[in-house]
Amino acid sequence: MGSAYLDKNGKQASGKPAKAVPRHGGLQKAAIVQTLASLIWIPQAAIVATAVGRIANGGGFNDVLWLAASIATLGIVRSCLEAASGRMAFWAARAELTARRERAIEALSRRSPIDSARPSSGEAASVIGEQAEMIVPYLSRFQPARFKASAVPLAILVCVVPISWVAALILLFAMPLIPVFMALIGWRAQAASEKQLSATGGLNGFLLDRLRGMATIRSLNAVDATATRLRADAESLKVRTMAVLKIAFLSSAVLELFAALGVALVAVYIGFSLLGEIRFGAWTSGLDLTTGLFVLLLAPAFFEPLRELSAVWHDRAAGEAAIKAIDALNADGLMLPKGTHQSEDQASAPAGAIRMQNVGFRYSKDTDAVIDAFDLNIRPGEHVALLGASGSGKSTLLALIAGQASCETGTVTIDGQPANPHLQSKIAWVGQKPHVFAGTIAGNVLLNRRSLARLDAASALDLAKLGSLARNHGQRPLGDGGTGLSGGEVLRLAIARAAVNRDASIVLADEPTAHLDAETASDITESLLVLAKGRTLVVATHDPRLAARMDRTIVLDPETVREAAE
Ligand SMILES: Nc1ncnc2c1ncn2[C@@H]1O[C@H](COP(=O)(O)OP(=O)(O)OP(=O)(O)O)[C@@H](O)[C@H]1O
Repeated sequence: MGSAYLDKNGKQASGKPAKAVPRHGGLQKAAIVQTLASLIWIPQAAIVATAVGRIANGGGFNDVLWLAASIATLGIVRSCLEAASGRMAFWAARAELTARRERAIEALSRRSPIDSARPSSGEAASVIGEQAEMIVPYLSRFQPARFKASAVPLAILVCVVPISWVAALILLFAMPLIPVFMALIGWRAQAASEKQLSATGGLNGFLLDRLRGMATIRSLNAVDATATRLRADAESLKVRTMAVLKIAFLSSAVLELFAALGVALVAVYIGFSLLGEIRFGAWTSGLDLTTGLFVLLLAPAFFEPLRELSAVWHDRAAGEAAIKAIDALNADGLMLPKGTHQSEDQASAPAGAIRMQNVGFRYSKDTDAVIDAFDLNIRPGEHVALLGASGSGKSTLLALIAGQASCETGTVTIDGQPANPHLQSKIAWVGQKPHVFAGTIAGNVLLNRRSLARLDAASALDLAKLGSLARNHGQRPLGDGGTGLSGGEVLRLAIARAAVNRDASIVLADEPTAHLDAETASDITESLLVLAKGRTLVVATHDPRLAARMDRTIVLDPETVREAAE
């Protein structure tokens, strides 16, 4: 079995670069349609200029009627294309967002639950649920706007050059200034957005973590310190958000200034040309009203795509930072072992056999091996205690048997099949710190597993000697984190959760009697033995009385572990 780790810098060990900007077919089509819609203004402007020219030359209503009709028709076509392209871009962007969310969730679900380098739940939830939404305006507005900004001004320039080289030159000089300033501002904007997103994620992670640990914070009188830190984090988020907004306003102001200057210069040139004050710049003898008006109408349209780009400029910074943040969740770490469901021939193998051969495991490349060259053979139905000093690797061994992580060397097999998360139905787990969700006791046993009925919960609760308490409690909900249950009752709940899985042939229990008084510990031991009747039981414990009730005890000690296991 192989295992995967983060490299030294916490980057993906596989070295795959994160794909920053997606190439989505729908987005490209939307960008092309939006560009076509904008280009329709060129014939519209030509027709408007022709109509005005004719009226100025004494033309009547009939002379411009069909021109007006064509302007209106082109306007309708343009609106339809704009609406269609907006919809296309939006749905393509949402599809891309969904794909990225799925990839991130899939990658997170492949991370081992015992991987301490996993992103904090609050941060991952904030990135996937909230920050990732920034990808939609970025892809649906910024990407098409960028394509339009690179195509439409060039097309307009091509139309203006044959009429007036001076007007074309003014536009040509004004244009590059805008992207240059935008790029300069953009660098700062992206850095500011990344800082703002990381502050949001950090604050969410901190909040979730501290809400979970509220009881501890109160009991250690650390409420004020936590509130101070929360206030400082919120203040820093405010400062960073204001920095992003400042840059967004600055970029719009810069663009408006250059666009206004460009249009004003063209207008001044055309005005003086029509007055006869300027006699250069046009290829022919001079500009007339029709050609002059045509160029004048095109000048604002030349800057329009750039102005649109500016309006969505901060979407780019926020969108790219969000893409980076969501792609960072795809990083490799300590991964769950790959594996398949139980195969046909393995189904006939004896149920509950565990075999570990030459197993080696470490939590990360940079740490020492927690388990080294470890061998263990547990027969179906055997009850085994893992005894050993704190930190000797008992919980780690249970996690490897449960398929929660891959071992570095050697193999772990369950009924002849490599241990992996797909074999979970075979394994009932009684954890050291069972999480109790807000809800009823029965709901906490069933955990919305559709295959289980309320009757299953009732009999599992009876087996765990929690039946009468559950009946008295009725539909009254337990508090988040198990408020309303004693430590011993929480463990009984964990036993009931394990008992409800009738297919389990293996029960793994991690220190089920820790921190309990002798009487409760003895009760829990009895319930555990009832649960494990006819099943393989592996229990990690420091409790010699619990160990004495097992068929075999394995002492995890670096010197003796191999002999003990044999
Ligand atoms: N998620 C983790 N990430 C990194 N190191 C870990 C992780 N969990 C445990 N360790 C380290 O691995 C070693 C073995 O830990 P483990 O929890 O398996 O020991 P244990 O025998 O079950 O201890 P205890 O009896 O105190 O529960 C310890 O040195 C511990 O610090």
